[in-house]
Formats: sequence, C-alpha cells, structure tokens
Amino acid sequence: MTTQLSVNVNAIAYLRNRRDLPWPSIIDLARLCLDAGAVGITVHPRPDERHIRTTDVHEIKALLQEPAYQNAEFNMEGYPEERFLALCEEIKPDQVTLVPDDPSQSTSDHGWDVPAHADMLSDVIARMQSFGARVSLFLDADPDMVPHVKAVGAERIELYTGPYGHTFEAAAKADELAKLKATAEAADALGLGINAGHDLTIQNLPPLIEAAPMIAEVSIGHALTADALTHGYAQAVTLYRQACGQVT
Ligand SMILES: CC(=O)[C@@H](O)[C@H](O)COP(=O)(O)O
Ligand SMILES: NCC(=O)COP(=O)(O)O
Repeated sequence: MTTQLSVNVNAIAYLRNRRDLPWPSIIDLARLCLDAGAVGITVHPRPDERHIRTTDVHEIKALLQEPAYQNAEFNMEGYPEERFLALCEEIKPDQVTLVPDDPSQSTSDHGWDVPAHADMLSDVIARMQSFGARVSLFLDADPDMVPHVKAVGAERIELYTGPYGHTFEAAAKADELAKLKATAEAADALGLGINAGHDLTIQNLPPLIEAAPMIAEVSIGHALTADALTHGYAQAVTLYRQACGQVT
C-alpha cells in the first residue's frame, strides 16, 4: 500500500478570512492540489468558522463533482455536534473524521477516550455510515485504545501525530514514533484502516511511513502550506507525495 496525501485547506481559509476578499481562492488551490496528485481535500469546519466556512464546504463538494475529480476524496473533520453532523449528511463526504475538540481549542491536540463516549460514538458512526461515509476516529498513539474503536464500528483510526511532530530531541522523537508504530500495528491486526495527521512535515513524514507503512492516508495542511510559500503549492504537493513514498 502507498500512503496517500489528502491536503487540508484550513490554513488557506485562515489567510483568505483576513480581509473581506475572495482570495486566496480555496477552490483554485484545491484544484492545483488535485491536479498535482493529492488523493483528496480535507477540511475541519469549526463552529466559529475561524477558517473553513460552510460555504467553502459546499464549494469544495461542487469541485469534487466535476468529471476530472470524480475519484478524489473529501474528508470532513470535526466534533460530532449536531451542526457538523447535519452538514456531513448534506455534503455526504467520502470520509468523516471525528475529533474530540472543544470549540474553544486553538487546534486539535488529543484523541478520543473512546470508552468514555462509546454510546454517542456508536450512534454517530452509524449515522454517518448510513449515507455511505467511511468513519475515522482521531486517536492518540495508544494501542490499548484500538479495540474500542473496533467496538464502536469505525472503519479507520487517524493517528494524532502532534506529539511526534512537536519533538525534536532524538530520544523523545524515537519514543513517540514507537508508540505510533505500535498503535498502527494494533489497528492493522484488527482490520482497521490507518490514517495519520497533525504537524506532519516533509522531514518527519518519511520515518513515520517507514515505521508504519500500512498508513493509508495522511492529511496535511499547516506545514504543507508553509512549504508552499517557498516552493509553490503544486510543487509542495509533489514534495509531500514523494515524502509519502509516492513516485511522482
Ligand atoms: C484533526 C487535526 O489534527 C487537524 O486536521 C485539525 O483540523 C487542525 O485544525 P486547525 O487547522 O484548526 O488547527
Ligand atoms: N488531520 C490532520 C490535518 O488534516 C492537518 O493537520 P496539520 O497538517 O494542519 O497539522
């Protein structure tokens, strides 16, 4: 399996929202990403619309319905509150990634305590699957949490890679990578798909993929957008696809 790249466009929306102007265009840049070989687009429409707005979600959906992008995937991330779930039912993305974020959080910084929310998650997962979405649960690197994901019916986990991306001292980085590897292997053994994301970079991606080659998809936004300021957006996508081990 080759790890696929889904580009998160939250950061583009942040930049666009600085002024009451329609540029940078999320749709134009999403088109660039897909044409450069990204498997799909990821958004995280937060309740305060600090970056991705509901209108953006509808416009991306329309883009992915164009003939050229029929095979592209739409991944919607968010906390399972009613507004987000209703939007998912309206948009019908290919994948819904459930994230345990409080609305006040500055960004996603932890995975689910699945047993503590098992009944709610089971119901939400079934609700999202009823329109055909694949459901992924955002998870800390903890193999013991994996069987609970299986029990609530999700198809995938998304490994929260922030602690790995935030460490720079070799021993700490090795320790975080080992935890990610063990969690990916536990999920693979139970037949769960494995995604990964948060603070992944061109530098830290190859060791992650080497440690856990069964990772099906990484969703990357912040560092890719930063690198796009240097290399251009299409070239940045190519560089990240190469870091995923894809031949471009
Ligand atoms: C779930 C995750 O780690 C990211 O996809 C998250 O969407 C980042 O959110 P912000 O772009 O709002 O920081
Ligand atoms: N799920 C992770 C994601 O979509 C983007 O995270 P980041 O690359 O912006 O940290």
